[in-house]
Amino acid sequence: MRSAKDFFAPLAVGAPAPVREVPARPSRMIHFFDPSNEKMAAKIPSMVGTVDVLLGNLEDAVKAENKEKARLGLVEIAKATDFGDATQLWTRVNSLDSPWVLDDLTTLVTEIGDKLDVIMVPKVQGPEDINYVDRLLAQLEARAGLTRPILVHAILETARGMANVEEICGASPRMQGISLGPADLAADRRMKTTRVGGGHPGYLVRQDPPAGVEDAINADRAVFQQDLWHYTIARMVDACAMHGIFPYYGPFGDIKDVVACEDQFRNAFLLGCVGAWSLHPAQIAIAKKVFSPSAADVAHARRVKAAMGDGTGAVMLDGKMEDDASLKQCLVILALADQLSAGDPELAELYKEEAK
Ligand SMILES: CC(C)(COP(=O)(O)OP(=O)(O)OC[C@H]1O[C@@H](n2cnc3c(N)ncnc32)[C@H](O)[C@@H]1OP(=O)(O)O)[C@@H](O)C(=O)NCCC(=O)NCCSC(=O)C[C@H](O)C(=O)O
Ligand SMILES: [Mg+2]
Repeated sequence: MRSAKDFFAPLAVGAPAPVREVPARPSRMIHFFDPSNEKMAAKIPSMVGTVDVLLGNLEDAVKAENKEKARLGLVEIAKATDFGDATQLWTRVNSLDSPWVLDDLTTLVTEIGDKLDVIMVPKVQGPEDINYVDRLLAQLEARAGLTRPILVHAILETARGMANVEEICGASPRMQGISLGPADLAADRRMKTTRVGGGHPGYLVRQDPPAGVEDAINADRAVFQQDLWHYTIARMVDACAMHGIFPYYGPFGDIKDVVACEDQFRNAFLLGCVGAWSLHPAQIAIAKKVFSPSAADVAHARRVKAAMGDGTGAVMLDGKMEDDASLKQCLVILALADQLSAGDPELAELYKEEAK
């Protein structure tokens, strides 16, 4: 562990100074694309401004024989594209034990380090993985003459990573956030699922047998499907909040089931996540809708704020008690609404309408 006095010192001579606060830029959807897929890559320039984050994926879902093509494809796209202020460029590099990651990091920082906002590192096991990437990035940034540090995002997808999540979040001032990687995490934990995120019909609770009914055990009883990811997301959110970084739900693999995708995203939003991955264009609008506070919530938050005056004491509003703590929740909603509407005139208009 680094001493507190050294925490914000650059890790290589000539590297940019680490950030002291992670910039809170909109990142409701981290949109994945495979830069080696020509059809997909051709669509990327037209997606600038329509998504918060475009992520050139080099890891899983890119065929082994296409790893180099994907890396070079991302360099080409980044060089040719102006991402503006509304869209960030991220990448997911290959895992740290893979034969590709060293070339991924070296090539990307050297060639397009000035365009890259965040590097997502998969299968992070502990703070030592972040420390390795941290030092290497500092060396590469210094050599490339970069003036702004590239941030790091870890994917939580091993049991050991889960056990170390608090230390991972606090391992470096570069840490921007953490995503849940439910598919790899399920495999590593030996969960008995075969899906990429989402729920499972077998993970449920059943209503008690009705009293006074013959064969009560086999009587019709309501079943309620439970959320497989509740513990993991809640723990990830706490670890991120404690360290001032951002939590994200990861992928929802059932592209056609837009309803369950929206439910999964909303659960994550309500628990504190700021965004999720979109794997297909169909998931972009879902993430945008879910991770932007509703107009009704914004209007309610404004009413509570107004009713609470100096912010102390308790008041009744619509039959409900509001106090300092409910006001603080409302301020979270309002801060997010302000941040998102600053770059989105449609959202600004929506929030304005409801305020009337
Ligand atoms: C899931 C897909 C393989 C589906 O692709 P496809 O069969 O081509 O879908 P469609 O025919 O419906 O596509 C319609 C058009 O849209 C384009 N398209 C599709 N996906 C994207 C995209 N992500 N970005 C931009 N454009 C996209 C198609 O090319 C079609 O174009 P056209 O024919 O001209 O109309 C595919 O969506 C896909 O590969 N998505 C990304 C998958 C991915 O990145 N997976 C990795 C992340 S999840 C993960 O790694 C697990 C995690 O780590 C964990 O452990 O949990
Ligand atoms: Mg994974």
